[in-house]
Amino acid sequence: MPGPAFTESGGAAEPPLAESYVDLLRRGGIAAPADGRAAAVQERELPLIDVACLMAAASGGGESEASAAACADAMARAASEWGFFQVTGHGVGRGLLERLRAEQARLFRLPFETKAGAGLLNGSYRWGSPTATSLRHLSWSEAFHVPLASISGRTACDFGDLSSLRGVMQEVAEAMSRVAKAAAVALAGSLLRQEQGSQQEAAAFPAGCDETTCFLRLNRYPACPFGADTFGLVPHTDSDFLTVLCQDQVGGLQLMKDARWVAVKPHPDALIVNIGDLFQAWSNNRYKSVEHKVVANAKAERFSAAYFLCPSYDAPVGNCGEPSPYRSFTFGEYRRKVQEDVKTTGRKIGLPNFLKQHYPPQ
Ligand SMILES: O=C(O)CCC(=O)C(=O)O
Ligand SMILES: [Fe+2]
Repeated sequence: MPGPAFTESGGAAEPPLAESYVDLLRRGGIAAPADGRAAAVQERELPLIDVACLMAAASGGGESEASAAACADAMARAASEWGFFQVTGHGVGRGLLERLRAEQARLFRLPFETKAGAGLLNGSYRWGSPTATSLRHLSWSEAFHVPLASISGRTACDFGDLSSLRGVMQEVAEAMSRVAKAAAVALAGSLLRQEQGSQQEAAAFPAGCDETTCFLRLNRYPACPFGADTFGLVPHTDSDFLTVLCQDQVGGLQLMKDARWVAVKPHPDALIVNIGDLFQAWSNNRYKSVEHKVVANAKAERFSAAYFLCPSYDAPVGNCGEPSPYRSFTFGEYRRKVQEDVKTTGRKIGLPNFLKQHYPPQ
């Protein structure tokens, strides 16, 4: 039997974000989220690190240990000071990322009903913010959040007419996974070198990351005709170990640095790496899982793709050495708690829930 035909014709592609906006505006009564409206946001370049030597070492190349350690230490500095950095020499081909961009654009041009209702990519589609009760919670975007197991392997979903998308997603996931793992191993190694008496090995770190736990997320941020304060993606931290992000040149990503929002200047050849909550916990807060958001753009649509490196659901996340401020917990437990908090309080609490000395957040 032929696979499902996900055709581009017939039906509008845009999700009803404007309806959501107007509805929330009516309910909330104010025009814009009160988030940094007055503060001018500075645009900055993230620390830029050439990871070619690490990528060569990860594939058995003969780079010197000293240059790999220097690169790891530069990442470690950026991970503590920024929680974010950019990498070049990552080995994810420009041609591959251009193909991803083209396939991503084609995917999001499918009729809204097809994206939302046909079980496309395992029903992993999200648009807007289903739980939003005010404009501050609305994300002016749509996304597919796809478990790697749905892209390839025995439990893969039926891509129907989208087989070229599947091929590209598979290649991108493999290439980004190499970058994510090399960065995680290097960052762990850098900390363990400083830990007195640690017997832990960084080489197989973090344990249990595979296609059953990791995700590839394809994001699209349509141009937004409303206020410049509209979020493309609401402020959040990532609930994973580490994220590798590829964005186009439109810009809009902002992160918290020294209690201010900083706009990230896009770099044509770099991927962005950011620390997730679990790595912050593992590193005893030395590496920072920093709050970030996307601001909507009035004129241009924007695309990005993120690879989420996540460990086994059942094994303890662990730490680089005692004393740790966190009690022992698994990724499965963490995810369940995040989902529960979002459902009951409307927002993620995250790591503070797992502090040994638990202070309820304000
Ligand atoms: O699109 C971006 O630049 C950021 C995406 C992001 O933060 C996420 O998907 O978690
Ligand atoms: Fe994120």
